[in-house]
Amino acid sequence: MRGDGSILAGHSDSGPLFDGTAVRIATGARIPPETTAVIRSEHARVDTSAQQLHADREVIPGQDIRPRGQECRSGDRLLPALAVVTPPVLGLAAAAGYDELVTFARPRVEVLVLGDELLTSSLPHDGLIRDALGPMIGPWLRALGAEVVATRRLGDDAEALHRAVTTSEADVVVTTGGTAAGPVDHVHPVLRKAGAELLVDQVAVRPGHPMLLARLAPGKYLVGLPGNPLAAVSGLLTLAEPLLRGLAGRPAPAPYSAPLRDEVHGHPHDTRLVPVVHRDDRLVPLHYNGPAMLRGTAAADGLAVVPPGGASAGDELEVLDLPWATLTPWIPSDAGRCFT
Ligand SMILES: Nc1nc2c(c(=O)[nH]1)N[C@H]1C(S)=C(S)[C@@H](COP(=O)(O)OP(=O)(O)OC[C@H]3O[C@@H](n4cnc5c(N)ncnc54)[C@H](O)[C@@H]3O)O[C@H]1N2
Ligand code: MOO
Repeated sequence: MRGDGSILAGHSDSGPLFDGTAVRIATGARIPPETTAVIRSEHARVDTSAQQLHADREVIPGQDIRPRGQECRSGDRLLPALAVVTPPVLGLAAAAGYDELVTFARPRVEVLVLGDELLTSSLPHDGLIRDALGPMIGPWLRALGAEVVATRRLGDDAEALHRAVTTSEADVVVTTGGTAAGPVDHVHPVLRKAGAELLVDQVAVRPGHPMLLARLAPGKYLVGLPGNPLAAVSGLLTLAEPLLRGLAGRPAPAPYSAPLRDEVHGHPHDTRLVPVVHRDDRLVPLHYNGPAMLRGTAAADGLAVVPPGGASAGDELEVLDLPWATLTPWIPSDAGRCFT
């Protein structure tokens, strides 16, 4: 209580309020015992000479008093186990008096970008191209809940790759490129030499069919993303995402489908992943969806799962959301023609 008799938030208990009396009180302060109601200062007049308080409107018992235990009671379960610790979860935990939370650590990931042809600045020239994956994979993995410890460019150096793979302290090593069987595709030979166990070696998905998953040691994994940029995205969504989710103890999201607005051609025997945007509850397939292209994906909010043989307008297709799906700007029907 202050010298003028006001009760402030965070100050010790005041005595009880007797019948017919009032006291000034700040928002958040504890209500004195026996209080009937709180009248907001702007809804009352104080007559100082007569030492009287006049309410300007009806006073309802209990008004503006926040009773104890409104939001939760001792022993209530506030969230299910395995909930993701989002900013409001941290706030809720603090409000409920927790000093520590038991969590799964974010998996630590190291990214190794392979390829002698890659430039890190300015325009492509003379058979050299810009590294599109180095700037993309780390932030993408972070959006999937990983802690990215480093992104390193190793060129096409088999020894450097072997050293990096066998000495990495990360839980997951993600490589880009070098998954096929070309003269400088070193991922398979290095995994053999390192004694790794191949868990997934090629998938029936385009783009991305040479993607791979290997166990380097107990609890340590390597995801080999193909070098073609959209093939790498395909591997991120279908191998890296479930692996990171499993390591972080997160449950799988429920699969969902939506109807396709336009026909999409398919691969004769493999599943295709095609960038799409949601528009008017339909999936609009985006152009520029070739294995080496990112233009469609950069405008997409998900990749649609197109079965072998293709899909017609109206078919329901499963969608793999991109982690920032809700942030992708909605493209009105008369705009975005360069993508659709
Ligand atoms: N004989 C075969 N050759 C290829 C096959 C096949 O089945 N048999 N599959 C093709 C497919 S599909 C893909 S995908 C690629 C995957 O090969 P790699 O993972 O070994 O990738 P690279 O050869 O290193 O690169 C492929 C392509 O992507 C470009 N690239 C690589 N890294 C980057 C990067 N960081 N940023 C931008 N572009 C990148 C690279 O220059 C190549 O053009 O294999 C096919 N070949
Ligand atoms: O499947 Mo490759 O993975 O077409 O780009």
